[in-house]
Amino acid sequence: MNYIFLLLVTFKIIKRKLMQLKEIMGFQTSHSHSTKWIPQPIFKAKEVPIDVYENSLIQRTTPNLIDHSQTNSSYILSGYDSWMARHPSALNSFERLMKTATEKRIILFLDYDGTLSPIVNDPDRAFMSEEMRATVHEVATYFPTAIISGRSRDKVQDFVKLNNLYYAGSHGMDIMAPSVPITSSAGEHIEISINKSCTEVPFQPAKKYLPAIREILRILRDEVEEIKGAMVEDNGFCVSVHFRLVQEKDYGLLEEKVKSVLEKHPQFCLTEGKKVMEIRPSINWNKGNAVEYFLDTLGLSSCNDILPVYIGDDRTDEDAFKVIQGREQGYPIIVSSVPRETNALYSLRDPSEVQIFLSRLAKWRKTAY
Ligand SMILES: O=P(O)(O)OC[C@H]1O[C@H](O[C@H]2O[C@H](CO)[C@@H](O)[C@H](O)[C@H]2O)[C@H](O)[C@@H](O)[C@@H]1O
Repeated sequence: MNYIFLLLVTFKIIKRKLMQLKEIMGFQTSHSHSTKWIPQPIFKAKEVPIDVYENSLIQRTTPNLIDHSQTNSSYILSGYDSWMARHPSALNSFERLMKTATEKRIILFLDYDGTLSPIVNDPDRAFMSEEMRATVHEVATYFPTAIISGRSRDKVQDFVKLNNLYYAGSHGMDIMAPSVPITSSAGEHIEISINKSCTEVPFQPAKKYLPAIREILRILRDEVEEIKGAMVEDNGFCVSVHFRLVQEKDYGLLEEKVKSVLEKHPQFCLTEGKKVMEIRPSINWNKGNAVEYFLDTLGLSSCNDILPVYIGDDRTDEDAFKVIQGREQGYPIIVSSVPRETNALYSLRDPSEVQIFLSRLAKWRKTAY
């Protein structure tokens, strides 16, 4: 009897480890509520979604060009449970999170890529599912909701296609926010031309860099796109150079080219996301400032009864997590299926869990009031 029991337990452990290993190797699994492994794409995007950590086992030839979301497999296998203990699932903790929310006003901040849409090879095809769109629409009817993306504002708006939200593009350097007076942290960057007939006005703290950004874009397109797989993306106030499809032998060359453009434009800096290098103006403005800006313009900044919830998957979202932590109000939630160094307090594994979380939030609001 004992022997059979031991055999069953061993079998279960091996099965679980295998599932984790499959994930690391790039299969997207459904984690929602069952332990059954289902090898199916969760979203209906035409392109097969990629697990963003798919290359974590590959040895890199160029140590400088790294995907910051990477971590090695043995760490994942051994460390995931303890990471989850430090960053509990926002789904499993939902009741607890909502206990403090009844008297509060929730404000939602959502990243786009990797949060509302799965990571795919072609940045132009990172569509969100109709189900996700419907969920975001519903949740935004109950709570003020803003999308804060690294994409250009127009592009992220084209992907999301909802008009009951606020949008910030270029990592917060292009914000369309309500036209009420701005009270605090944004002060030094104010350059708003208020259009009185509109209820929203653009806030673009890096506007003076636009001519230089256009030039960088032109040079990079000439220089970099000759490298097979490299892709240059115009993100309005910043430029992305994608290397997801570049052969590793070309990483060094690509990095060299990008850095040589930067040397000629010292007022710009380089940051890295998921298989992407991002060139942006060196100004003290990020997604965290965008969160503060929205709270200011919504007139909520100094309210004690607000509960900002920020959900994001990328390094640039860490600035926003820090702001929310610093306010000691609200919940920063990271989207990740592997352990990561983060300022978030809670976690969700992937966009499918984000959708479940958002629809639960809408349901909670419907029944709570
Ligand atoms: O702030 P975000 O909305 O998360 O934008 C960050 C970057 O997202 C996009 O790139 C990432 O998603 C692509 C599509 O899934 C993927 O191909 C790429 O490898 C990822 O890095 C976007 O294309 C970038 O411009 C954004 O900066």
